[in-house]
Amino acid sequence: MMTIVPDASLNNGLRMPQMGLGVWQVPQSTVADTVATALEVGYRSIDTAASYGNEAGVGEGLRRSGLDREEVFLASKLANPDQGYDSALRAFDASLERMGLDHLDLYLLHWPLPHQDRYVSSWRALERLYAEGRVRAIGVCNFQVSHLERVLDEGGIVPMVNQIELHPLLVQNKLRDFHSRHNIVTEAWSPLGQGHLLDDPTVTAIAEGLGRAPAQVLLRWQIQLGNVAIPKSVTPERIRSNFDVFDFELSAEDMQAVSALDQGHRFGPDPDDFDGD
Ligand SMILES: NC(=O)C1=CN([C@@H]2O[C@H](COP(=O)(O)OP(=O)(O)OC[C@H]3O[C@@H](n4cnc5c(N)ncnc54)[C@H](OP(=O)(O)O)[C@@H]3O)[C@@H](O)[C@H]2O)C=CC1
Ligand SMILES: O=C1CO[C@H](CO)[C@@H](O)[C@@H]1O
Repeated sequence: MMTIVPDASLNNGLRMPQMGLGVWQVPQSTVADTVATALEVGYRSIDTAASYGNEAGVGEGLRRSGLDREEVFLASKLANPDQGYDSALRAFDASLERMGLDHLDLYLLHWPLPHQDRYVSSWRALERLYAEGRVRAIGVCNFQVSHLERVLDEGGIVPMVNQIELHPLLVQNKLRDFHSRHNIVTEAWSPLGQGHLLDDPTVTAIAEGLGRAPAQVLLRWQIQLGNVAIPKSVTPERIRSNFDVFDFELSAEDMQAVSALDQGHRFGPDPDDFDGD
């Protein structure tokens, strides 16, 4: 039976599935298989990036699935060295060419790199791509409130999505409040804490009580918060099980207990400092 995945409504009316597959660290040589497996299971959203080095394989996975292009929500990201107006436009063309596509559903600015101060000019390039109809939605990743405020002040379009590190050790209440006020969808990267949260005692106790896997509890928590989540796995059984979170609910107490794990702890870089590729 086909699973109905809830979706998030973007500020331009486009709808984006609340669950997608992330493919960071999935090798180009195998990513087509991984994507095809996910699409067979029922995923309809894939998150890649130019810097992941696997865009070509993602496009290949879509073609191998036999699904129509319009059935799948495909996102990629502008690599850090390509920030700047003209270079961002060229980088977008190169991503499309590698993927063998004529448009993307979502194009994201990968990091703010505040010390390089090119994110506003890069954002203007994304606005142009959107205006030209080459991408159906545009957004950012790893933006803090200060970076979003600058784009809201100096840009012409409110980002539709901010993709940020978000899991129970980093609940991001302040950013999520800001997103709600400005109609920006919150997309959670590393929703499983890169695998580190799967043996957390609070999570495993809730999972045991519900007869579910710890990863399913972590993902269900994201769905009930209203976030988009993009867990990564190359393991077919995990890809399947991570998607099987739409037929149960966490109680208000369980939601509260998971949210109370917040320690402001990051597994990835701090966006205010990160200056790398
Ligand atoms: N915008 C940004 O800056 C960033 C974006 N991202 C995006 O977010 C996605 C997800 O984040 P990521 O950092 O990959 O980490 P995740 O939190 O998704 O964790 C992935 C890890 O968990 C393991 N895993 C997955 N499912 C299960 C399961 N059911 N049981 C046990 N282990 C499991 C995977 O192993 P295995 O694959 O071996 O099954 C892998 O080691 C990325 O792939 C990428 O698309 C990530 C980081 C930064
Ligand atoms: O998407 C990504 C995966 O993680 C990397 C390292 O933490 C990041 O650089 C990158 O943004």
